[in-house]
Amino acid sequence: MTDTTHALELNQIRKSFGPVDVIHGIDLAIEDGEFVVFVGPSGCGKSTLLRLIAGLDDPTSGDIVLKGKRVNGIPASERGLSMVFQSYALYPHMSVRQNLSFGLENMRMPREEIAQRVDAAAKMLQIDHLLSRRPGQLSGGQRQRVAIGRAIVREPVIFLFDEPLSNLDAELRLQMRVEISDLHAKLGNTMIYVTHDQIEAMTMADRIVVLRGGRIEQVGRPLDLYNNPANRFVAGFIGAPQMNFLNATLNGGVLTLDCGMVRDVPSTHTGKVTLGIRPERIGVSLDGHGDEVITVENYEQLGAVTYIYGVFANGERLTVQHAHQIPLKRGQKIGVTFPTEAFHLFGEDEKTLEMNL
Ligand SMILES: Nc1ncnc2c1ncn2[C@@H]1O[C@H](COP(=O)(O)OP(=O)(O)OP(=O)(O)O)[C@@H](O)[C@H]1O
Repeated sequence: MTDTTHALELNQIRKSFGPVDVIHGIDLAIEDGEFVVFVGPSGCGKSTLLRLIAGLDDPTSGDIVLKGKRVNGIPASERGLSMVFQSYALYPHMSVRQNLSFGLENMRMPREEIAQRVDAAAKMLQIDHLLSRRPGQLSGGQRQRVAIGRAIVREPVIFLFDEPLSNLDAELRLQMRVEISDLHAKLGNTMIYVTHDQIEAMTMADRIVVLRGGRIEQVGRPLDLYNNPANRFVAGFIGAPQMNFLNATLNGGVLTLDCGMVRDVPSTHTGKVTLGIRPERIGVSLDGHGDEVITVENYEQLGAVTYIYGVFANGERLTVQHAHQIPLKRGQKIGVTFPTEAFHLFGEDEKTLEMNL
């Protein structure tokens, strides 16, 4: 029986375009009021999945269930969802007010209610002073606010966002990220947000769905994915700079890295493995002491943090994130320390190997 407490359920969703299978059987339940982010590399099927939920496209098989009701075949306009696109999709010849009102007028809503909803949304998004302008007279961030306003006035049960911030510059993206999070806190609606930007995923999501090649790799809260990635793909995708991956062999609880370091680890696994360690977990010693030595190839001093790009004697590379300003020179040899409790181990199948740390 269907559990009606879910805002949305995807049951064994598959999608093919002609002979090409794009979505390979996705199961997912989203709860009322959740902010869920679909993240993954280009072409992994994020937008396709969102379009299936919106009703802009039909799944090849599987069920889409909204609030306990199967909605396959029900047109987008009758699903009670609002979608915000990367391209804004505003009408250039209409004023902001008309852009916000248009959809509601088509629903034959009374004028007073339309004006009320438009004014409330404009105020919430701080575009109330722009209502008589046309989209061409707005900045990118203001246009995106109008696009979001158009979604708000419909009072949807679920908001769908398809990479809404990718056309904005870095500073504005950060500001809008915070605004969308605030909006979610204020409205409390279920929101599904597609992005390829793992920072947006980490900062906005209650739960992140990591997709690759039309399959779900892992679903979880941002820090759970960060701290306990299920496999090497998720470990590499979540976190910037990326987790370091080093080749190693594990035998009888002894981990021997190709770069030379040997360490006891609490694992009974045997065979070739990959050691994962996040850049910020690696210690640095300028006098060359530590578990191993790297040669500094490059570095970036950002003030609050220093990134060091080094190479081991065997040619494997290492990125270190250091929380202090330190004097560095290219070609310099520095010591690096790897705390065992920061280790992630991945087997040849790329799955995380459990350790009793
Ligand atoms: N109408 C279509 N016909 C054929 N193939 C399609 C169609 N729409 C999408 N695809 C293919 O499906 C795959 C998933 O596309 P989708 O747009 O969902 O990816 P995405 O994860 O959103 O990528 P991006 O981050 O680049 O937008 C891609 O390989 C794409 O080429």
